[in-house]
Amino acid sequence: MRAASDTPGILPAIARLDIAGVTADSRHVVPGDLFAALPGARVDGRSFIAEAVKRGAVAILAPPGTPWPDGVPQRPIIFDPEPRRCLARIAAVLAGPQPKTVVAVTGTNGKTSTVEFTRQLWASAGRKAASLGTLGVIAPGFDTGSGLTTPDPVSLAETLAGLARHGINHAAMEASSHGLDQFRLDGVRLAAAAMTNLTRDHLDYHGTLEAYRQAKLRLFETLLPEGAPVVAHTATDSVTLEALRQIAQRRRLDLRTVGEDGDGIRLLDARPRPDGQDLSILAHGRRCDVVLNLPGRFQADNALVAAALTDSLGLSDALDRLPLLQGVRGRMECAARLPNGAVAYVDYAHTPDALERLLMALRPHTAGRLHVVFGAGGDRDRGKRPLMGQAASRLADVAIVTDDNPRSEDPATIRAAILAACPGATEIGDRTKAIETALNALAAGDVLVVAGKGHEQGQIVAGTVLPFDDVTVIRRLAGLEPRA
Ligand SMILES: CC(=O)N[C@H]1[C@@H](OP(=O)(O)OP(=O)(O)OC[C@H]2O[C@@H](n3ccc(=O)[nH]c3=O)[C@H](O)[C@@H]2O)O[C@H](CO)[C@@H](O)[C@@H]1O[C@H](C)C(=O)N[C@@H](C)C(=O)N[C@H](CCC(=O)O)C(=O)O
Ligand SMILES: Nc1ncnc2c1ncn2[C@@H]1O[C@H](COP(=O)(O)OP(=O)(O)OP(=O)(O)O)[C@@H](O)[C@H]1O
Ligand SMILES: N[C@H](CCC[C@H](N)C(=O)O)C(=O)O
Ligand SMILES: [Mg+2]
Repeated sequence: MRAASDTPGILPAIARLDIAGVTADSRHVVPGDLFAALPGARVDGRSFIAEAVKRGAVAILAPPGTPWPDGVPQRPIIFDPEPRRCLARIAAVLAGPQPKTVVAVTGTNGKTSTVEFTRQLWASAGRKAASLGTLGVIAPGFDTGSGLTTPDPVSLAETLAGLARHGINHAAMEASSHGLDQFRLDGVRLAAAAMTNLTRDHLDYHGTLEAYRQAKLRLFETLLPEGAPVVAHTATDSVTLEALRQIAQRRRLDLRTVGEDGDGIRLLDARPRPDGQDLSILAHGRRCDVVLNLPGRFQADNALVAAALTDSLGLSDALDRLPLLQGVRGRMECAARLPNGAVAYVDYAHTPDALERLLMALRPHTAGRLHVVFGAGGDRDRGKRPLMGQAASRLADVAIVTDDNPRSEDPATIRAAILAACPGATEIGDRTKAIETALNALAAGDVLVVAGKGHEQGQIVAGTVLPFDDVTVIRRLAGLEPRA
């Protein structure tokens, strides 16, 4: 049998096929599965149809025109012009329940922090809540390690079903631009969404900033149901904000902005304290003062987006709960305080804007000199390297350029691209040596930030993952106990 279909009519066709499961990886096919044969970035999944059938696939999902391979026993084949979207929808149907309230956060920087703050706000109000993203799944009874920021649609659907079955009815998830572009979230029933900001990243994948923007906007244009709440931070560039306003108007989305010019939550003032900041806020026509136990302006931005999201879904005392927020691992995390009072932080800044915002955030906490140790990932947007170099050169007093995750690239070439725009920086490829050199140079009143790898537990070098954790290295070199 051959069924020709596009997504709207496809679920009944799938129901008639009586499939047991779905996968896009022939190596994971078990008898009774539907195999989604997807042309990919590295290989063409259609070339694995024979293997999938051999392993027991009972049907195939593929783009129109996919030929049936010679000599392979015929199985039903469903054609869909967007097979990845179709896969996501099928996976959601097969997996079953989802938490009743799922929100998605997109933006170049701040997604992990915002979903985690959203989870914490819900949890503080007694709701069983989860966050999903770069840090994996954080929820009571769940401890899933990190993989992709937005998981593939089959594991995403299974994770959401697992959460729902455990009575976790609130979930905040990250929507990466890759995930949105590849339809990974197309089976998720969303209640609300947020945009933190949009600056340069991932142009290796999207090609242009406009294509990157359009991938992010899919969340609001296509995935959110009409009438849903949307939160946007006013740090988002004007082109993206205007596009969001138009989408919101067309789809009757309830758009609330947050930030200095915000119409939902307006930040009137932020005064840094040694370990946090005091915020003055205007929301719902009332002015309030909030003690945030998190340093750095960008952390206030993310916390306010989380507060607006939860508020939009009925958590009326969200702002009062902000003082309860705890820092997110590897995001402006204080790794060590040295005997002379100098402080070393670890942060995940891996884009030019993040590095700039990070260094600006640390300046008010730096009585002496501000030191930064950073690099840039291999096999990722090369254009951001000199821009990160410029940011460090402009905003730090002492810069050491080191290796991040070189992946398949020559680490020296990556460093050279950064150094070309960061005159005066020292080059130390070995990350441990770079951190040691920086720590040894810290005088009283100085601040060091080791940027780029945050929570990561390994360094990816030529296909091998070497154990590496910035906080552990800092604490060991500083003669301190490992972090609890
Ligand atoms: C470039 C990219 O995003 N690729 C993602 C994409 O892979 P793909 O489908 O293009 O993969 P492919 O290797 O060409 O294979 C094509 C198809 O053949 C199948 N196959 C392959 C081999 C085989 O033996 N049998 C088989 O069936 C594959 O399962 C796949 O379906 O779809 C896969 C399933 O969803 C993802 O795992 C994979 O992520 C790769 C591993 C990746 O590194 N992605 C990164 C860049 C990423 O997505 N990052 C974002 C952004 C991070 C952020 O800034 O927040 C993220 O969400 O993590
Ligand atoms: N609102 C923000 N504006 C600018 N920079 C930010 C903001 N929030 C966080 N950052 C910077 O980005 C880094 C990563 O933050 P976070 O992990 O929350 O972002 P993300 O969007 O999830 O990143 P990824 O794309 O890797 O998933 C932080 O360590 C900080 O340096
Ligand atoms: N989600 C981001 C993380 C980058 C982290 C940085 N340490 C690097 O390896 O570039 C990416 O995959 O581009
Ligand atoms: Mg993230």
